[in-house]
Formats: sequence, structure tokens, C-alpha cells
Amino acid sequence: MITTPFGFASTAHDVLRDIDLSGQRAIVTGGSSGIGIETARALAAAGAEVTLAVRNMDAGQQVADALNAAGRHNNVRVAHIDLSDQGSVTSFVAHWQGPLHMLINNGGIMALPTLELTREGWEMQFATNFVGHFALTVGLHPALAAADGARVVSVSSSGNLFAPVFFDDLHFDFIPYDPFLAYGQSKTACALLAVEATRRWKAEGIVANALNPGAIATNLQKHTGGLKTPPERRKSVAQGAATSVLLAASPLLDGVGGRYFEDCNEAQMVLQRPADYRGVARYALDPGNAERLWDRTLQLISAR
Ligand SMILES: NC(=O)c1ccc[n+]([C@@H]2O[C@H](COP(=O)([O-])OP(=O)(O)OC[C@H]3O[C@@H](n4cnc5c(N)ncnc54)[C@H](O)[C@@H]3O)[C@@H](O)[C@H]2O)c1
Repeated sequence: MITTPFGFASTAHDVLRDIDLSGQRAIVTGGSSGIGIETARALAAAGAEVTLAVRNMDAGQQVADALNAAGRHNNVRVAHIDLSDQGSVTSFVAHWQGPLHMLINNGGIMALPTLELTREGWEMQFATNFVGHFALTVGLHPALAAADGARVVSVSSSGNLFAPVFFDDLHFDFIPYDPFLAYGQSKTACALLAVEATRRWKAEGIVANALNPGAIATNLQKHTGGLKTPPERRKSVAQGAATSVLLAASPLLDGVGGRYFEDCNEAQMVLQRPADYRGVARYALDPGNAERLWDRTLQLISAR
């Protein structure tokens, strides 16, 4: 188990204190709100050149302007991506130039009340939270390989404990749609992406890890009537971004990949859903599931 000096209450700035990221380049998807803003703020404050990959360019530009005005480096920019739209992901990748040191797959949606499908017929949470990030990560593989020690960060969730990947029914054609089953499947898939990306790319110096940021009141809960977690177990957004930046940039994680973290430490693997929703399900780190999902998703995106 990987342990660090950081924990539940640590902030992203605590984790990056004394770390100089000058000359390093990062992408933060969903960087115009919530945890994404704080992830970008901390990486940029440490000197990294940060691209906010966002669906809403106006919102993204406002955040970039605010971060640049408050920081010392004028190193935050904005680029458009709609993770639910494969054409948009392809276009983002085509415009990216040069090496990429940190890819923070952070954007996401949760618990859409009714079944929504993309134009390809893919369930929307799976398409946005996972397939979009999968295509982005695979598309940016040459840029990651060029960075000499790149990190991919997969923002998963305790939602991994709600559902495995339903390989025979990814898009709820048979299983009755449930908002949290769909969210859970997508977040399990995000964890599996880290496992398989590490297996495939570690020899090229690329490692990927997954994380649960904790319970943070953000726009994510707009379909669920707000955060239900008791106050003592909630985090601020700066605390929520701590594990993301740890996985993106801390030397404590050098060479570590294919693992799942929460509260800045490696999480326990569990065989049943615990009452406190801590830990990661075995199926979410299973290498066989990870390879199967990778191959299946490659087929999905190449057949569209
Ligand atoms: N807040 C929590 O309690 C919590 C808990 C566990 C996991 N997470 C995860 O943390 C991540 C960040 O969530 P947050 O809490 O900051 O929520 P948020 O709603 O504030 O941020 C999510 C971001 O993703 C972007 N996004 C959504 N759909 C997109 C699309 N199609 N294309 C591009 N961008 C898109 C949104 O515009 C937004 O900027 C998510 O992956 C979420 O699942 C959050």
C-alpha cells in the first residue's frame, strides 16, 4: 500500500508545496468548475502550463483569466472539448502540439435522472465520464510518450462501489436504467482505464492512477438535490483537488501506476460495498476487466 504524509484535510496547495512544475504541461478536463478549478489553480501556482479543456468556452475563459490574474505566471489557457462528442475529442487531440506531462481526466456528470444517449447510442454518463476520456488519453498517447515520465489521472469516485462494467449491456438496453448504476459503471471504467494504460505504457514512462476526490458540494450534484454526505465527511474543493494533484505531480508517486487512491493515500480493495463507501471494488482494478474494457472501447470508437 502506498502511504503519504497527506490525508483527508490536505489541500492541493499542501501537496504541491515546494514542488516546481516549471516546464511541465497539464490538461485539466472540466477545468471551469468545482474540483477542476482547484486542480488547475494548484498546478498553475506550482509553475505548470495548464490547459483547461472545457465545454463552455466563456466559463473556461473567465476561470483562466481569474487564475492568471491571481497567479504569477500567466500560464493558464482554455481549449474546447465536449467529452460526450467523439468528433470534439478528435479535434482537441488534433490541435494539441508538443509533449504533455499531466493529463487530468476530471470532467464529469452524475446521475442523469433519465436514460440519455449520445448520437452513437451510448449511455451519456459512460460516454462522457469514460469513453470521452478514453479517446482523449489514447489520442494524446504520442504527446504523453514525448514527455518522459507523464502521468494520467483518472478521477473516479466512490461510485465505483455501485456497479461493475456491464460488458453485456453497456448502454442499458436490457438492465432497467438507474442513475447511480450508470454513474457507478462509468466510474469503475475510469479506474480500469488507469490499470490498463499503465500496463500498456509503463515501459514508455507513462503511468496512470485513479482516485476518489471525496464528497464536495459542487455542480455535480445538480440532479440529486445537493450533497447528502454528513458535514464532518465533506471536503472543500481545495481538499477535493489534493489527491488529483498528488497523482499528477508528486514525486512520492514516481513510477507508481494502476492504483486507486482516496484522501491522498492508496485505498483498500474491498469485496463488498462498505457502509462508509470507502475503498475500491476488486472488479474496478481487475486486470482482465481492464484489458477487456480497453479492447471493447477501442472497437466502440473505431466503429462509430
Ligand atoms: N464532488 C464530489 O463530491 C465528487 C465525488 C466523487 C467524484 N467526483 C468527480 O470529480 C470530478 C469533478 O466533479 P466536480 O465535483 O468538480 O463537478 P462539477 O460539476 O463542478 O465539474 C464537472 C466539470 O465537468 C464538465 N463536463 C461535464 N460534461 C462535460 C462534457 N460533455 N464535456 C466537457 N466537460 C464536461 C462540467 O462542465 C464541469 O466543468 C467528476 O469526474 C466527478 O465525477 C466528484
